[in-house]
Amino acid sequence: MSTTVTTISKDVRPLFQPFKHGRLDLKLRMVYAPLTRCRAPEHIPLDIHAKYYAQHTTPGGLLISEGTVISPTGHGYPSVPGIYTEAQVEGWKPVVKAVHDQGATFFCQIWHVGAASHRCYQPGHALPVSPSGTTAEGQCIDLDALRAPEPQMRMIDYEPTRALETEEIPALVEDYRRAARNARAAGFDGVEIHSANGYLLNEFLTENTNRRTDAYGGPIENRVRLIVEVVRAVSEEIGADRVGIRFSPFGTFLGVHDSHPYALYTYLLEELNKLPELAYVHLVEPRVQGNLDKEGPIQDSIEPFRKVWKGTLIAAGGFRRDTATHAVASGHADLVALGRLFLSNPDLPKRWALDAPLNKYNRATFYTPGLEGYLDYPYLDEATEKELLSKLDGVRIDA
Ligand SMILES: Cc1cc2nc3c(=O)[nH]c(=O)nc-3n(C[C@H](O)[C@H](O)[C@H](O)COP(=O)(O)O)c2cc1C
Repeated sequence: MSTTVTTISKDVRPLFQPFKHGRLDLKLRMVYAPLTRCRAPEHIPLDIHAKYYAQHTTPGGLLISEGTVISPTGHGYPSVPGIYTEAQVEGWKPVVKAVHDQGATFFCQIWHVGAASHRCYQPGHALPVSPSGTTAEGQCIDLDALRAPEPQMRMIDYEPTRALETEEIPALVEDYRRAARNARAAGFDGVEIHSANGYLLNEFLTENTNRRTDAYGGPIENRVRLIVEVVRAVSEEIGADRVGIRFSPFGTFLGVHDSHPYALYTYLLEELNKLPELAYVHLVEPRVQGNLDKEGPIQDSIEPFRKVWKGTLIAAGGFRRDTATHAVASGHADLVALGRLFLSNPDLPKRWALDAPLNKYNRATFYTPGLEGYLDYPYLDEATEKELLSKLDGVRIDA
């Protein structure tokens, strides 16, 4: 069984055009999106992680790892891997090797959850940290209950957090730098700084979660300061062409909100344009903000940012076979990241190439321990593949 794509239907040709810019040298435009799967009970990747990422690798593709925590205070979900200890670096090595052995590029998404945490996840049961001590919207899993002698799965409200002191910021930047250094030591080709979806760096950007009165809060120029400092530090450490960053300009997940997203992200991207060129900027489309299942009218667009940002752009969120193809063909984005459909179809590029039917994803097993919904989504069966190939008015491409 292989995920190599050799023949493609003409209607998805743009998705299989090579992409070469900076260090990225890809054979297809479909990216494996960062997807938290909560299968690392000790925060260290296991054999199953190597199998999982290997399954989802298409030769010549780009994969972004699940959110990988940069420091002990960065946790807010059970069983999420980290990249701040030697054991974690060792744990990632065979996972990265499994992807590289198939000729793909692998970036590690580096993550601090900020206010999306609870004392039960924190060292010494201290309060979680955030820019202004705000409380994230929603609930998290009660880790103490889950780890009790008689484990229970229980949800608890997020709680007020502790505002980071100005003096603590340099150490936070160093945590990102160390995570990047560790990611390279584990073999990753680069890192994606997670500055999206309501977590710590996103909280610094948005006005309702950043009410600081120091140099890191207030006007836009101050709210972007930390992000630029992190980008600089990480770029210095591993090279800017190995650094990507993810934003969700219209995101409301966890209760973040900004009333001037166009002004905020235009300014931020212009600042990033001034630095040594990054590997990419990754933007989440407005249609998937907040609740992933909620569909509604969308007035906003990431289109204006395409014109501002001078480098490689990845777009993510709600893409289907036709819309992903159109996004690349029209120049809306250079690359398209796919989440849920790729999660449940490890050979999604081949399936789209052949216009094959897809497996449905099972939301119930997105974040549960165990192999169900993790390693058991089937590849396209050979008989169907042969049948589709015989009917296909396609083009052969270099394998
Ligand atoms: C199970 C699951 C886990 C996710 N984990 C992450 C994550 O760790 N980091 C991140 O930036 N986004 C994460 N996301 C968001 C996805 O990367 C993606 O933006 C989202 O699923 C929308 O794309 P899609 O419509 O192709 O699924 C997650 C989404 C899902 C469904």
